[in-house]
Amino acid sequence: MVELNNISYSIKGKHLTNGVSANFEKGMIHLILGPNGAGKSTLIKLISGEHHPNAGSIKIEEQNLQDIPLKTHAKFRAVLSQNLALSFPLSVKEVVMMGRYPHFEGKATTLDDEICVKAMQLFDIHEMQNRNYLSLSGGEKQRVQFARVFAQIWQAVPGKSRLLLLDEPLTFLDIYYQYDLMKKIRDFMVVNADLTIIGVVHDLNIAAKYADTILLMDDAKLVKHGANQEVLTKENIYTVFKVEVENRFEVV
Ligand SMILES: Nc1ncnc2c1ncn2[C@@H]1O[C@H](COP(=O)(O)OP(=O)(O)OP(=O)(O)O)[C@@H](O)[C@H]1O
Repeated sequence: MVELNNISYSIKGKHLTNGVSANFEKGMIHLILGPNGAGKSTLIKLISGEHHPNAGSIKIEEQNLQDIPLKTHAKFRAVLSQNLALSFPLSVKEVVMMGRYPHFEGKATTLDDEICVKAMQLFDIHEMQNRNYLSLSGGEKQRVQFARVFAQIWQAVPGKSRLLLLDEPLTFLDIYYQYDLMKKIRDFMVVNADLTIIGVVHDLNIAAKYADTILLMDDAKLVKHGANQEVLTKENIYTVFKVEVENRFEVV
């Protein structure tokens, strides 16, 4: 689905991404782990097209990312970035509706409304749909942003597979919602098999439980990419995080 071929990205001579190659298969959750400053968010920004690699290529379903028109891309690719800030007072429903903008011209259709309602119900924010987004707590805002990106990729797009990019989506959530959200993502994928998810997380337990593959990054490079149990070994964790763990992380 997504193919990175030896991509590098640097600013003022500093490598933020250095020679990264990886394939992300469709229908799977791929989670990126690594210490602060390893280049995880940069990788997400390269895959989303926000940054352009200085070297190497990125292909989405065998098409060069740079050849995909932005408007087409937005119909099948949604991004939940770290920055959830909005400076004007929109209601929760209006924020979720932003996810539908690539799908309609001028006025939202009944279908767009229905999809927003379903997405708000999925993330337990339906009851607060008329609230001012700016008045919400950090965790509530994060659930609204989940509803927005899911509204964007709610339906299959003919001839395209859907892609969801999540950059530290769990930061503001309590432990209940962290697991709840990951379970909802998994359940959604069971009935939406064309979807691929690539996300950045910091919690090794969450990665062990929900990732199909894990990318371990350090110092702008990809250290390891593979099935979660292959990657989350004591040795790999020590190499990258300099932290001793007792055993490999088990899926429970
Ligand atoms: N615009 C920029 N100019 C210079 N350096 C940058 C710029 N953007 C990011 N960096 C640096 O690139 C490195 C990688 O940043 P990135 O945000 O990708 O890391 P990360 O792995 O997502 O880190 P974290 O876990 O802390 O969010 C960091 O050292 C960061 O300071």
